Amino acid sequence: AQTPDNVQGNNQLYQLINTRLAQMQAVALYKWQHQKPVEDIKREQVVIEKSVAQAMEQGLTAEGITPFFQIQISLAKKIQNYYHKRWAKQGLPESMGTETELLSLEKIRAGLITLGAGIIAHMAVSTEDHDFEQFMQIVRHPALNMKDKAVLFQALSRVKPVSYSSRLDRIVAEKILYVGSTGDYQPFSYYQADTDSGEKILTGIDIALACDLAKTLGATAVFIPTSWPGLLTDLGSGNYDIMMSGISKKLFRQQLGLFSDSYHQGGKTPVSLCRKKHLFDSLEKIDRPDTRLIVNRGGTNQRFVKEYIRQAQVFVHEDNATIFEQILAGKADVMITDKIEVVVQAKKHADLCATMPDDTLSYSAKAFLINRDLIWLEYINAWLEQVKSDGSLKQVFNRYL
Ligand SMILES: O=C(O)C(=O)C[C@]1(C(=O)O)C=C[C@@H](O)C=C1
Repeated sequence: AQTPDNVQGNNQLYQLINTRLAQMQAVALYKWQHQKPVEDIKREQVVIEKSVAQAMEQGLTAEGITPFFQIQISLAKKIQNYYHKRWAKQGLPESMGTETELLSLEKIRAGLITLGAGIIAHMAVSTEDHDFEQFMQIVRHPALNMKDKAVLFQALSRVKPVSYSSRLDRIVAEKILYVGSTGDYQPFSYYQADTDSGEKILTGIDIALACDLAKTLGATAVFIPTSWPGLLTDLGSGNYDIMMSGISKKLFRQQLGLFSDSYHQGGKTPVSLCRKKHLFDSLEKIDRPDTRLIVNRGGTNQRFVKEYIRQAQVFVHEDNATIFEQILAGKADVMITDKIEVVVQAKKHADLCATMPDDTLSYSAKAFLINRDLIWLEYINAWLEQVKSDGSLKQVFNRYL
């Protein structure tokens, strides 16, 4: 529909197109005075290249903009030839011939590029609803007939905004991969003080993998915080291309998002002070009324506890990053978490031990979580297959374990 804004926007756009065509008299005059040919193929390439670059910046497709500028240039040549023919027959009109100070071609050309940028910027805001009548009325030149203008109008109607059929295209085009990570889960995603500056830096297996994935896309990984309770809501916001944080591949998550193939298999296992480990070396022993079991909120650890723990006292700890300190300080007895985290923590703290080092109480696989975008998923899986087969996945795990 033609809203007043729309009519106004189109009006300005058609005026700019008309102005560009009107400039061709000045170009023709310069070339006439300097005995230069109308056509300059090299210059046309420059004009097209600049237009395509500007169009991309404005979110328009090169496929739309290129034919439009090609036709615009061919009409520009038609207009220049029209003047040259006239001047050849009748001589230059006196007003023109006496004009001593000619604009340099360079200046005129710079003006044309500016006009082109204006045309493209206006196209970007009014890509739909072009008005043929309005266009025909505004774009006028004695050298152009109806058909010339109709062809230009048709090309204008075909200038379209870029639409991505997959997030993959957007990532490649923008060169940014937005990665969601919790930053509270060793060895996958956690903060570590930099040895030089002391600044807390996000690190871990998933962080390294995210950087590798981004690199294959020619992109930079930009990390946006997320949280275990907020994981699915954050995913739903559309602001994240991928969640990478040692996420367990669970059906309740897959009901909303989409998981990649898994990159790690493990399961839940208990951890306690080493000197108490004999007290907690089975689920039966753990699930007793005098056991103080600690769990972080919102993740699969809490789900496991809700499902299997009936009698033990459960302490929900809000800060996943300080949860092991609670056990070390004697404020809690035991935690049930992913085996890989237990391995890391037991290595880090001599007083912490896996109470069932050879067992897992559940099976879970780690995978990356995305929105429902199968093309993007295929890319991630193809990349995963590559890092699995070339050994680089294993290297990353070894670096953080
Ligand atoms: O810059 C010029 O020499 C022009 O004539 C303008 C223009 C154009 O429309 O951009 C038209 C024809 C030439 O072949 C190259 C460029």
